[in-house]
Amino acid sequence: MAAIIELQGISKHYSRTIIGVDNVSLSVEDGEFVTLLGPSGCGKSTLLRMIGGFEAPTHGKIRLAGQDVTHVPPYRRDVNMVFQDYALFPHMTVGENIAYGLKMLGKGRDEARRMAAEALEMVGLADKIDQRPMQLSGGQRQRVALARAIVRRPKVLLLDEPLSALDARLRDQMRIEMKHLHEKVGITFIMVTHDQEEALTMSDRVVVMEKGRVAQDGRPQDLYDHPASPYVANFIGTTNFLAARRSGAGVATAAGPLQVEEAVDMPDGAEVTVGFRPEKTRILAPGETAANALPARIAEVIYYGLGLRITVELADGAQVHVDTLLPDTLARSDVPRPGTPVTIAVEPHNIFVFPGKVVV
Ligand SMILES: Nc1ncnc2c1ncn2[C@@H]1O[C@H](COP(=O)(O)OP(=O)(O)OP(=O)(O)O)[C@@H](O)[C@H]1O
Repeated sequence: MAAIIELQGISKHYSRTIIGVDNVSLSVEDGEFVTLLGPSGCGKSTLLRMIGGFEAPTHGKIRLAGQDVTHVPPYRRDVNMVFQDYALFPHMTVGENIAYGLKMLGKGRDEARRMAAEALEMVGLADKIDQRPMQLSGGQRQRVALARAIVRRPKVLLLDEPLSALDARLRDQMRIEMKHLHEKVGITFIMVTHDQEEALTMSDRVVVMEKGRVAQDGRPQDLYDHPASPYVANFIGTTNFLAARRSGAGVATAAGPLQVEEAVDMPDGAEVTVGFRPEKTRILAPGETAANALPARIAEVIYYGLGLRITVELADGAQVHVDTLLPDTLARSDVPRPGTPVTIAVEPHNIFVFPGKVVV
């Protein structure tokens, strides 16, 4: 596949001290769904706006389908953007909203209406063509905004937090719909979000950003299973961290030694931080033995419907979360009580090892 977008060393310096985006290089394949993910202020929106041409980079080059568009204005780029608030015209019908840009392109009235109808069909709103935005629900307005954005079949669609205005249930539904829409239209999607679940469920590839830079770039499962840094491990999913030292083939924590599978390229005694997921951590049944068993004590049990989040305290006082699905056979009396001594265990292949001591 060919790269549709190539960013080469893109930076945006707002002032000498405010750096929005810091030397980002990124290539997006034609037809890919890529998400820029990170906390507020990490530079994801600035990067998206530069791809769209709404902001000019201070350094670097942007290529679109092989052409240098770094200094080309938005309306002359084959790119369209969906904004958070949809920006629909209230006095126009849904069909007119979608056809608006087409008339500016010199399309005749009938052709514009036909194209608008086709785009509405794509988002499942064919019957709403003559209604006004006010008569639609939030989710339907979102779909109209999407239809308007794809009607011209741009090469790339940019989506800035497209689901943030919707309530939780609708957001879940729209995630799937947008993924299907992407598959149907075959346009490259680049989305910005701070919601890791949204990023993981919708995208082919996720670019995790940290302070204007790319922290890691990969397929959702690779990021989840092999986070490159504690920052990524903590931003994508949750991670328990323990301070440790490299020791033989494994590591030594204050609560006991752990075997690891990941190659640890550090000298014996070097400071490291180990990370492991709450859902990959188990509380052993009485009498059960396992690799990497550490004695602990139940500190807190939180019920969240689907399962339990159990916080345990290790011998040195470090806290570790254990997520467990609630088997329907579990009697109330089996739910562990705070203070109960237990043994937790994590399999060696589920332990990440990061160099140095990490404060998260
Ligand atoms: N027009 C501007 N002038 C000055 N600084 C700006 C401007 N726009 C963004 N910044 C700064 O650049 C950095 C990146 O901002 P950006 O909006 O890209 O982050 P973001 O990750 O999209 O955050 P959010 O999710 O809150 O929008 C921030 O430190 C921000 O304060």
